[in-house]
Parts: sequence; C-alpha cells; structure tokens
Amino acid sequence: MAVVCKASKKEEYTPVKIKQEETVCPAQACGGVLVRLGEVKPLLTIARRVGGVDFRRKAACCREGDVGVGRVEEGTMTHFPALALPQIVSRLLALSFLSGVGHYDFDDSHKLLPQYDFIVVGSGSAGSAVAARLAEVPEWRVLLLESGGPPPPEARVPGFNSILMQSEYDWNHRTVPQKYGLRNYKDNACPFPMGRVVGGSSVINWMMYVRGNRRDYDQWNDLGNPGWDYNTVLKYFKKAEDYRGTRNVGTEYHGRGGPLVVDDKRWRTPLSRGFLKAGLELGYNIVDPNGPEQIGFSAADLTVRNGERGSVVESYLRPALAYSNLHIVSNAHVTQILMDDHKRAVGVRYEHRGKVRTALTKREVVLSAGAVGSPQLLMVSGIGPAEHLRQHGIPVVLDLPGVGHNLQDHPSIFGLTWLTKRGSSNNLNRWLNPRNIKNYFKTREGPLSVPMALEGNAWSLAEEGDPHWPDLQFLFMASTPALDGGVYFNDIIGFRRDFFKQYYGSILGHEGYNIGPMLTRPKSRGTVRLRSRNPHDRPLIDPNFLSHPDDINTFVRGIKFVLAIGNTTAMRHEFGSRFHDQVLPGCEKELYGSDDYWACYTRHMAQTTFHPSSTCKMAPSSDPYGVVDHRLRVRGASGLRVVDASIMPVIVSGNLNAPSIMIGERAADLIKEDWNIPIEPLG
Ligand SMILES: Cc1cc2nc3c(=O)[nH]c(=O)nc-3n(C[C@H](O)[C@H](O)[C@H](O)COP(=O)(O)OP(=O)(O)OC[C@H]3O[C@@H](n4cnc5c(N)ncnc54)[C@H](O)[C@@H]3O)c2cc1C
Repeated sequence: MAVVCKASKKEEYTPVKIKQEETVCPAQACGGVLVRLGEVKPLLTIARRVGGVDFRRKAACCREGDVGVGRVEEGTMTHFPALALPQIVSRLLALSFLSGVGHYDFDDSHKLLPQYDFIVVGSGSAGSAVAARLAEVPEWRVLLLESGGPPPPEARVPGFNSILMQSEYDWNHRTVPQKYGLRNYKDNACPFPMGRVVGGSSVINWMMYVRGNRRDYDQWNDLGNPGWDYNTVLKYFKKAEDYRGTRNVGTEYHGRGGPLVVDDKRWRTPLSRGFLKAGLELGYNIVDPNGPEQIGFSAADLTVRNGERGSVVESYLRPALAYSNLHIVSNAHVTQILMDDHKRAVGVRYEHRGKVRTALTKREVVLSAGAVGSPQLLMVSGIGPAEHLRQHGIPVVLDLPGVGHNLQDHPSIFGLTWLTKRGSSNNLNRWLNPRNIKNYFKTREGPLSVPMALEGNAWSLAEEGDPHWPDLQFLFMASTPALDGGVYFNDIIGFRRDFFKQYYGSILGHEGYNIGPMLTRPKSRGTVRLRSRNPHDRPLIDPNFLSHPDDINTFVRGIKFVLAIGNTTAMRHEFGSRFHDQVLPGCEKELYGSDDYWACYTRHMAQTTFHPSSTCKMAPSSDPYGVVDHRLRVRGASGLRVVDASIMPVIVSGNLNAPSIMIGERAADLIKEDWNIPIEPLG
C-alpha cells in the first residue's frame, strides 16, 4: 500500500547540477518504488520540480508533499540548466504579463458525490470534449479525473510551444531502444512526449489544425466501423469548430460557433512565402488542407484564439465550468478500472493527494487516457492479452489480445536543413527580442502569437494507389535544429550530443529552415506493453519504427521531394537557400546522395512526430485484434468505452489533435443515443 510520507525532520532541497545524460525520476510521477514509513532506502532518489528546475536528493524517506518519489529510471532525461532555464524564463514572463488570465485549479474534490452517471478518465483532447458534451444533459452527473495538474500560464503563449515538453506537464515517456532506427539518438530511443496536465496533449502540442484525408475515414468505415465515414465525421469536425480563417469560408467544409477556434497563422516569417511559391513552382496548388482535397501546399492552420493557445481547456472545460453537474479533479491518477463479476465497469480507483480513493458509476466509465495511458490502464485492470497479463501476475478479467497492439505513429525526419540569408527565418532575436515580448503581452501579436518555427505543410501526390491519398506530409519549419547553438532544442529532439556537435557544429546559430518528411500512412506497427503490474511504472513503448521496409522507401521518396523544394528558384533566389550537405555521421560508407545513403539517413534520423494512436483499435468482431466496437464499447465488457486517439483503426493522414477532439464529440453523441437522449441534428 502506498504511504503518505511524513518527514520526521524538516529538510530543505538544494538544487543540484544534473550532469549531462543523467536520468532522474520524473517529478509528479512515482517511479515505482513505494516507500513505507520508517523504511530505510539509502538509494532512493527524490525529485521535485519547482519553477521548472529539478531539485534532487537521495534520502531514506520522502518528505510530506513529495510528488516525485521513486527509483532512478530510464524514463526521463533532464539537463540542467539547458532545459530548466527557458522554462523558468517563460514562466516568469507569463506570470508577469498575463495578469488578465484567471488561474483555475480544476479541483472539485471537496464536492464529490457517492456515485456518478459517467466517469471520464483523462482530460485530454478527446476526454475534455466528451466530458463537456455529456454534462450538457442536466440530469447526468459527470466526473472527470485527470492525472496532471492545471496548466501553467506559459502554456497560453503559442510561441512557447516547445517549453512544456520535458517539463512536469509531460509524461516524459521514452521509447524502448529501436531495432531499425533512431541510430543517432541516445540509446537508439527518443523522447515520446504526451501531456500530463488538465487538457492533456492539447496543452503541450504545436497547435496545428489538420483533420486528415477524407479517405482515411472512409477506410475506417469500410473496415467494418459504420458511422465513421468522412461525411459523418465531417459533421463533428464542424460541430467542434469556430473557423476564423480565410479559406473556404462559409462552405460545407468549415463550422462556425463551435468551441474550438481555428485560425490562419497570422504571423509568418518571410520564408513562409517562399515555401508556398516553391509549391507552385513544383506544380502544386496552395490548398486548404481541411477543404475538399488535401494534396498541395499550405500555410499552417492553428488552434490559436486571439493570439493565445486554444487548447481543450479553453474550448471545452472553462465553458463547462458553468455546469454544476460536471466535477473535475486534477492530480487524480487513476490506477484501476473496477469491474464486477459480470464484466461491467462499476467505477475506478485513483490516487489523489496521497490518498487512495474510489469513484463509482451507475452508467459508464469512459477511458480517455490517450494511446499510451488507455491500454496501460486496461491492462493493469486485467483487460488485455491474457498471456502478457499473467506474466505480470495480473488476474485476467477479459482476454483482449488487441490491447496495446497495433501502435501507430507518424515517423518524421527532423534534420534536413538549409541555410538562408539573415532575417528570413525564425531566429532567437525575433523570438526573444524584448520589444517583441512586450508587444506580444500587450497586443497578442507578433512572433510569440504563433508556435515557434512551424510555418506550413505540404502533401505530395502518392505514387501508389489513389494519388490523392498522400503517404507523405512535409512539415516546414523556418528554423534549423541548431538555431540555439544546441543549448535547448537538441535535448527536446533527443539527438546524441556527440552526433549533434559533429553534424551541426559548423552551423550553430545560423538562420535557415528544415523540412521534415513525415509518413502519413506508415506500415510499421508497434506495441505498448506493461513493464510491471504497478500502475505507476512506465509502460514499454515500442513504435517499432521502420520495421516495415516500405516505410524506408517512402521516406527516400519524401527526402527527394524536400530536396526539390529546397532547390526551387523561389527558395534559392530570394532566400539564398543552401542545403547543409555534410555527410551524415553513420552513413559515411554510402555513396552520398544515393538511395542507399538516404535510406541510411532515415534509419539514423527518423523519429516520432508525437502522434501515438491505434492501441485500442475500433474493429468489427471478426477482427481478433479489435478492442472496441464502432460505438467505442470495449468488447466483452459493459459500461466501459474508450474514447481517444487509441481507437483509430488506422492512423489518419494528418496531425491528431483535431481528429481526437472529433472522436470525443462523436462519442458523446453515441453515448447519448445509447441512453435514449435526443441528439442535436447536425448539418
Ligand atoms: C509535443 C506535441 C506536439 C503535438 N503537435 C500537434 C499539432 O501541432 N497538431 C496536432 O493536431 N496534434 C499535435 N500533437 C498530437 C495531439 O496533441 C494528440 O494526438 C492528441 O492531443 C491526443 O489526444 P488524446 O485525447 O488521445 O490524448 P491526450 O490529449 O494525451 O489525453 C490523455 C489524458 O489522459 C491523462 N491520463 C493518462 N493516464 C491517466 C490516468 N491513469 N489517470 C488519469 N488521467 C490519465 C493524461 O494526463 C492526459 O491528460 C502533438 C502532441 C505532442 C505531445
């Protein structure tokens, strides 16, 4: 049993310089070692993060109020001060200037009811949408439990988009070492960020609004999931949307008046113009990727509302605070779904402020803990592949081999870099210039009003099958990975330091850009598996990147396409674009520029684009690996649904925030229908 630690004497934390490449146990997460009062564990590492700085000590017991207690584990890598400094600065700035921002702690723990109609686990993109919509039914009582705390003020500043990665608002997961890729990354593994905060990943993401391709959803439907075809899901994308952009306004493709503001990228670097011109030069149109067809070049659409991040906290949860029937409890880590003898979900067990609590439901538990959290929670509760559960001594409630199976992510290459003239790209002066900072906090305009570096997207015609169903997306970033001299961004990306110095050492601080080919329809499949039966232990995340040989070939095609973009007159003449053509460390033996060289480049450089999905896939009963049916009910159970990115049978051809919100919106209507509540007809 977990013990709430009480210190026998008052102890102070002292900041320690964490030597490079050391690992610490994550703040806010118990690393797996439970401490019993009075027990002596000299090697226990206690971590606490204050204002973005890690404080760490070794001790026999934790102190009252400690949030990060556990063994040193491989999960988190924190550098001091490289990561801590920008986090502190951004918080101080946000605290000093965002005076109009009302902090809300999302803690209704003082008014909990003995029983709820619905318990939603996880307040991320899908969980917040479904919880807020369920609470529209006045007679229903809804409880939303979230493991993380309330979002910090700096989360509202779009330009601080990378600041929350590897902070206490990130689960700080890492992949397991990859057999086929990540060769220039420490331990052949990479950080795998996911939001652990009220609002989930929508609070730490990069705010690009992309729905995917109409064919993705028609495929879901054709795989035996009725009601998930494009025409149906489009209604839910529109229901969620309050479109304030300039493309296809007033057409059947965009919604107005929904909770989620979607807008054009209002502030752009000069290079953004070059990127769009390059597309025209290559014979592509400038498109609205959320319009009739996706193929083409586009400036990014953003979930930014009047210059501030439009996460699901702003769009769904704050407005829902008006409902007295929705209770939200932050810092409530769910450790088990409680199932009765008839395999019906009757509640959940969770930990809050050091106490183990139980919440009961008379209708349903809705699991929205994300593509890693949902399969993990199912498995520790006895729902998953029986053999795997038995290995960890977990009594099997339901043998569902598909739980944690079928992990899909979009791998992409952050690394193909061009140098350009001064003033053309995002540089540190633009980002951190006091004038721009002051201007942002006054007007919500300028470089900080948009996510740092992200400028646009492109989708090229597919070579196989339907040409309008792209297998590649290109992320255009108007900065290089060496923009900050390797002080900060390298740790966020996760390259090995020796590699970084060797490859980027000659271009530290230079202006330029980066185009990342991203596989929209990868063929590799991975897994999420348990490390142990302890719900606090990090799961083993294996995306199994590049295990399918076709993924390498698609990347090679993608790299050639981005080289063509960089080589257009538009990029070369106006911006002096020049490819950083240094031979990639690790690929010296290949003929530079050959297909084998680019395949080698891919194996060394491709990594996550932070889009895990499909680990509890929706499928008809004929599919042995299905976890939920088309109404998102867990197969073989009752009173239990999964509602988040994990239900995607196949990952979609775009970023996952908008699709996850759509899933939450659609799920709410499915639930209402199943409980005979009339639903609003959608146009
Ligand atoms: C750094 C980053 C950048 C990204 N950029 C973009 C982008 O620009 N555009 C885009 O479209 N997508 C982007 N994404 C992806 C997108 O944000 C996610 O795919 C989407 O938010 C997933 O939604 P979800 O509801 O499935 O899960 P999440 O939003 O991750 O929500 C899951 C929630 O469950 C909580 N939880 C988990 N376990 C438990 C538990 N045991 N008890 C209680 N609570 C629990 C988590 O803390 C979290 O709040 C990005 C993601 C990241 C991490």
